[in-house]
Amino acid sequence: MSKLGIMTSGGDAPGMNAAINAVVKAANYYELEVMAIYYGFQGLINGDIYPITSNELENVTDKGGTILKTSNSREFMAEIEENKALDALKKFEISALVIIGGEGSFKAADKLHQQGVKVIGIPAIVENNLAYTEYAIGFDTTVNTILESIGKIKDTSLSHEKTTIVEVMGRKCGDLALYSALAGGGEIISTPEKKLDLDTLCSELSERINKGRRDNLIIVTENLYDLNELQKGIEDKLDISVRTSILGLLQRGGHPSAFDRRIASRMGVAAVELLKDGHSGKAVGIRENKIINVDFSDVHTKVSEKLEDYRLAEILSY
Ligand SMILES: Nc1ncnc2c1ncn2[C@@H]1O[C@H](COP(=O)(O)OP(=O)(O)OP(=O)(O)O)[C@@H](O)[C@H]1O
Ligand SMILES: O=P(O)(O)OC[C@H]1O[C@](O)(CO)[C@@H](O)[C@@H]1O
Ligand SMILES: [Mg+2]
Repeated sequence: MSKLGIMTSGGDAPGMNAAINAVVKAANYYELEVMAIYYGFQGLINGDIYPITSNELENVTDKGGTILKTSNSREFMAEIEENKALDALKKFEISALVIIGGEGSFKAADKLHQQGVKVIGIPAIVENNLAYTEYAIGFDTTVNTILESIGKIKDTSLSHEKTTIVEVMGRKCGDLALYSALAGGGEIISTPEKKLDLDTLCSELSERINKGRRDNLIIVTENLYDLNELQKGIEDKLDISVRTSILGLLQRGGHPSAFDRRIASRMGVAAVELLKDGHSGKAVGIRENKIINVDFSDVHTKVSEKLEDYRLAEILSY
């Protein structure tokens, strides 16, 4: 292994910088030079590649976003781009890569691995949609950001005794909504794993209202509903006033939590050590507080996990 390349790819997530910090420092510790590949796979193909040392890492671990920039290319890595990527790796004498990103990034990483490049992936994605790891970097910070926002929304909605719908990120994974509710952020949740139709949602809500509960905050995962229709549907059915807040991109920014920084550091060092020991084609993760790794072919987005957590959320909504 001569030089190690590092990139962040896909959606940014708080804690990516802490992972970059750990990878560069671990590589330097094992006497490897590191080349920073800017803008993810796009930068690899374009040759946007420069040396990086610990000097460029002062004070980065507490910063949100990624100092290496990132990109979501709609194009899957076609053969022609794969060849350009391989040429760039050769030109910059990079013989091993650490890729920090989500499922799509790992698919692209696997293609390079199949071509003989040594590659290890580190999971960083706010919606926590990867089944093989309990946590991806960024998720914990985002749950904290959602809780802080919900706390503020509750101050005002409780004062007016209004019901509020809060939409959080997640695409096809409801973990952000579920964990926020479990941490006391919301009373009713609707997620891709457990989507409530309008009638069920209204009956849960009216049950609460009839019990005299006024803290009625509904957390929904993005893309599940037309929010205007949902709001109007509840207002018409229950004859109450409802407000809607979409938390949007603020969920992806901000200082990473101690938890995210710590798992990022642990995963970063593990990634370098796996490469050093000759491994490739693997994604690191965390299970039961132990750093694990799986083959890229075993990385899948998850469906219907955490049934016990949904049961807890139901109890807490009582
Ligand atoms: N099946 C695939 N084969 C090859 N390359 C892929 C594949 N899927 C995605 N990629 C490439 O990987 C990069 C990142 O993928 P994507 O934009 O989906 O981000 P991600 O890592 O899944 O994170 P997120 O979706 O959360 O933003 C893109 O540049 C894309 O071209
Ligand atoms: O508009 P962009 O930059 O693709 O980001 C929005 C999307 O990215 C995600 O946050 C994932 O990072 C999704 O949950 C969200 O829909
Ligand atoms: Mg993706």
